[in-house]
Amino acid sequence: MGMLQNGVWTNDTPVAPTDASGNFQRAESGFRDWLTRDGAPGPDGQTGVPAAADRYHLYVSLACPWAHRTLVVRALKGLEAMLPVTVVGPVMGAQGWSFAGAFGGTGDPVNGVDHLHQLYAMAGPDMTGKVTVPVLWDMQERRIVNNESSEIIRMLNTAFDDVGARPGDFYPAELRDEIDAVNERVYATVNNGVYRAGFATTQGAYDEAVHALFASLDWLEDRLTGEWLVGERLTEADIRLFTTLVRFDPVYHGHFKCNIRRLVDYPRLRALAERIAALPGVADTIDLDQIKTHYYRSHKDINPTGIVPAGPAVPF
Ligand SMILES: N[C@@H](CCC(=O)N[C@@H](CS)C(=O)NCC(=O)O)C(=O)O
Repeated sequence: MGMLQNGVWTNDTPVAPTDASGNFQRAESGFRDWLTRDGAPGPDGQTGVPAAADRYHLYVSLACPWAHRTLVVRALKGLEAMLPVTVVGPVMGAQGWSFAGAFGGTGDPVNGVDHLHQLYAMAGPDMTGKVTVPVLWDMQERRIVNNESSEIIRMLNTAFDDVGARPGDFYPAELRDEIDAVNERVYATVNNGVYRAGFATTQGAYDEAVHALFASLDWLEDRLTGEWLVGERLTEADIRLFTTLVRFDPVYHGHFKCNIRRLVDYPRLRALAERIAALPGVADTIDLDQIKTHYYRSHKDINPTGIVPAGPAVPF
């Protein structure tokens, strides 16, 4: 699969790079500026840009669990009108993510490019790196503000609060330590853990990932004695887990061989996923067709025929 090298698209890198032991290696996101209410720096001194209705645009894939986080927070904060979205087509081919073509690509009304890598090349003409969704795009300065979903959801949580966002704080100060701790384990073993199992190229790497994944799902099921993972209120810890849970039975269980148990075998986790899916606007962010089409048709190393399975029935 491809990446940009010195601003030029190349297509000779593997879909999922692994280390010498067959462990999947996820690359760091490259654009890390921060959207704030007034353009003040981000929480760790990142370059700030001011929130405004109609200035920013979100590029996503409906298939991607990382991009999906940003859509959920956008819906919960009521940002649909002030932060429009463009969706790439679900199949990642020789040109990576594309706007045009088969399977429902919608074109790119903002920059008129055909492929996401062209947007990255506009933003960083000499850039070397992966071309990923989500992308938070600044239409005024025609550049990428940030392409790291965990940071974009933090920005959307507060940045638009003075220009009409719906009230709601999914990263409250008093719960941050606990949210961070849950996020850390969930990211390593669940969100990224399913990829580590699915993209492993040795039995040992797969075994390690799949057992760590199910140990964490068991742990999450045990700690979910109330409605939410942290502090008896909906937080980003729930949202970050949700997008992996939605994809679990339709994709990760089969395609990524995460098949010790299914989501529906975890009553509390299943109920959590259904609870979040029932929140206003969230059901509209779930597109199971695009999810299944993306994974089963894009990863030819894992599924060479590209056949998309019919089932299973899922509760979303
Ligand atoms: N750390 C990034 C990861 C984003 C990511 O890996 N997105 C995938 C889609 S699910 C992607 O665009 N991959 C393209 C590629 O690897 O070439 C984030 O959370 O935003």
